[in-house]
Amino acid sequence: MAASVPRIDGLESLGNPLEDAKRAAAYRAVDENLKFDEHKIVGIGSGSTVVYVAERIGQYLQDSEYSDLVSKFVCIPTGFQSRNLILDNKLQLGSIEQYPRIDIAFDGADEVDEHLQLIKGGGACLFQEKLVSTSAKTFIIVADSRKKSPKHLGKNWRQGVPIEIVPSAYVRVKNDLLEQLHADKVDIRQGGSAKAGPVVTDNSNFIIDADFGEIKDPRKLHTDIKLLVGVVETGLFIDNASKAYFGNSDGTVELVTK
Ligand SMILES: O=C[C@H](O)[C@H](O)[C@H](O)COP(=O)(O)O
Repeated sequence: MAASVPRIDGLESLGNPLEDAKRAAAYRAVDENLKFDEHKIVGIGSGSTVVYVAERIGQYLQDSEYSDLVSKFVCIPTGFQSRNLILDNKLQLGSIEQYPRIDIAFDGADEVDEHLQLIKGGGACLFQEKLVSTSAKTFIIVADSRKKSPKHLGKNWRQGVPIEIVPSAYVRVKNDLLEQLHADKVDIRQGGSAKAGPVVTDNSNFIIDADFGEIKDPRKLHTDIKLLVGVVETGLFIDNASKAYFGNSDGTVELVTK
């Protein structure tokens, strides 16, 4: 362990059990999977848990033993927030256009099933996340334990499958989800008090949240949704993650592998 990198078992609480859980998962995932002399292109996801991934990599950057290696990393963002995570931790920023082949990517998830299939997109970043995660040789999930479904997707995450769509197609996609795919409920994600009208993604699209209840065959559902005219991408990440780290508020972490 690098001298200046804080030991996980010695971390002071952040005063918030959920944040402690997220940090524990993220720190352990970085420590156990980032190969400093092998990896160079690193995908950084979006959301509140992956914040601690960027923070942990930044700690290695500040350590004299690892600084030279980590300063050579190129970090690929998955949206505006992710881009700023990379910059805030003084890591080198790259683009997916420059580095289409990624060594390892870390990201959060909204729900993870027993086969490591995922629902992502709770923060409306699913498109660039899937572009990065599927461009990576290794994709690691970091989450607090609430995200682990006992079995199927849709069990705990009840906000629906996030779907990125072309704005002009929102009525058509909504109708097709209800009439062809028999979604129970379909909503255009609204900005609420933060923004009058729909949420607009980093790619200038809309997000639809479609509730299908418990999802027994996420691969088929993903395929069926993708075939609809106007759909850009779904928040169903199929056969993509190889490991998932679930953090608990006491600092323990459960690792689930494919
Ligand atoms: O669109 C957002 C992403 O899919 C996030 O990775 C996901 O929503 C999990 O976010 P958090 O780590 O904040 O729970």
